[in-house]
Amino acid sequence: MNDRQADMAGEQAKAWARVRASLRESAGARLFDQWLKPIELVAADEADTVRLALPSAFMTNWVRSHYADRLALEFRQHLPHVRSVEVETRRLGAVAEVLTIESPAPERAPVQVAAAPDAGMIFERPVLESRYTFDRFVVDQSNRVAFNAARTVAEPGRPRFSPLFLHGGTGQGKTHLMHAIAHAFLAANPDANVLCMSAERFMFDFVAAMRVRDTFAFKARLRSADLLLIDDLQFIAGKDATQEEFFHTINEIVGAGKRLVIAADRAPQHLDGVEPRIIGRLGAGLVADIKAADLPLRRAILTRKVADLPDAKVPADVLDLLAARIHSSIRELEGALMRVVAYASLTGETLDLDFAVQTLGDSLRGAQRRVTIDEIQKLVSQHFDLKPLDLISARRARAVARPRQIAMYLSKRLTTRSLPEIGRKFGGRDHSTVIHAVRRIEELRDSDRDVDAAVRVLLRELEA
Ligand SMILES: Nc1ncnc2c1ncn2[C@@H]1O[C@H](COP(=O)(O)OP(=O)(O)OP(=O)(O)O)[C@@H](O)[C@H]1O
Repeated sequence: MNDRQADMAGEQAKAWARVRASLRESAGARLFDQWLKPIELVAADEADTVRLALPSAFMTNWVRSHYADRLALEFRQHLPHVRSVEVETRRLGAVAEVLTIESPAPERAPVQVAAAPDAGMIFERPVLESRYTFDRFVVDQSNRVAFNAARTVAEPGRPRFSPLFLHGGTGQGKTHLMHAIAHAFLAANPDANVLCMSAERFMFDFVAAMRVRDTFAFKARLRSADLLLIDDLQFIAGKDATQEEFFHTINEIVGAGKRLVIAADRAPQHLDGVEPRIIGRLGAGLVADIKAADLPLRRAILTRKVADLPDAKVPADVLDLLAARIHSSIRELEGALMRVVAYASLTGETLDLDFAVQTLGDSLRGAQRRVTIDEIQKLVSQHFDLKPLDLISARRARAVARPRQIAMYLSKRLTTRSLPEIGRKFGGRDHSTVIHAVRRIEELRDSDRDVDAAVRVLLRELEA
């Protein structure tokens, strides 16, 4: 260990001692002893990354889903330069699995992201989710075409079709399939240039490049992609210059025989506000939809997800119940499974039907209204007399920045979206921007009556 690494390790060890003390206080002795005490700090190679290790994959999963945000927030209070916290599973003294909290830089960056053209611009470090692979995707007739098409795109040789357009409702596996394509393509072509971005990110990078009158780097970056994946295309609607650029980009990528994959929440012909020539181009490749998962598929997905939790025992009738009652999205279904498993382990109670009904309460009755980030953005912009696009823009004026922070805070509080997902929905911002927003609004709710009042009103409306 050289001097710099020794300083860094000392700094992180000091911060970790404080973070542990604070967690012990806020989580209570029982929770702390069971889940947090076994966490060990591992020597990190980078000053902006903290690495923590746990003794089992199950504990890692639990800490990840319940304490990810908290750990990152806590560390940043002591070490503001920390950008990511990684949690690893340790087996037999070796790091057997690395689970990631807060989008850390991947080992070899699989996704190429050039620096934003303007240093003040949005910063994003997209990462491929390691769990989103083809072998973890459960297939049936409702998603088979999309699945097979995705596999075909990743195959070597000249693509059989391009673009591939995937569409389906929220939480039905579009992003999972896109990341699976990228994983498979990179496994076969380790030096390939894979670029994965949301349509909002495309829009803002392009607008930023135009602002400084230098779109050359932006264009070169996109056109150099061997595989270009663009998520949430519905958000490109509107912007003329951006659509023009988007049209040229897709033409050139497809014309050069490269792979293009696009996902949206609706079919190309229903993308309101998108130019007809783009819609025509998108429809010229393969369009595959992912239908809402039916009961047998929901049940099969649960079986698959349980297999990924090696220490968890979930009786079949509990899985039947979850599959029958939770149909809003696979994301919700997965969240409910994680919740019952974690609570049973925490309380030491037997995970049976009664326990599941008691634990999940409202979500099983379907009584809880699901709020989406789009609804939050709409309501917050109305409340502050802004346009919804202001919230995803790069504008930093207080009149826009504060409502944006409030909207991020509400998104974290009221939806099950992760920090990187929320960041993406706000113009492709980094997860750390979301953490900062959440922390800032929490502070302001204590010190600024106006902010607190606005948040209360918005919460009341959204939870109504
Ligand atoms: N067929 C499937 N097999 C296994 N897991 C699935 C399947 N479909 C969805 N999932 C899981 O559901 C969760 C949500 O999926 P994903 O994020 O890909 O949805 P999405 O369609 O991109 O949603 P959104 O449009 O809201 O972003 C993920 O954890 C994913 O692994």
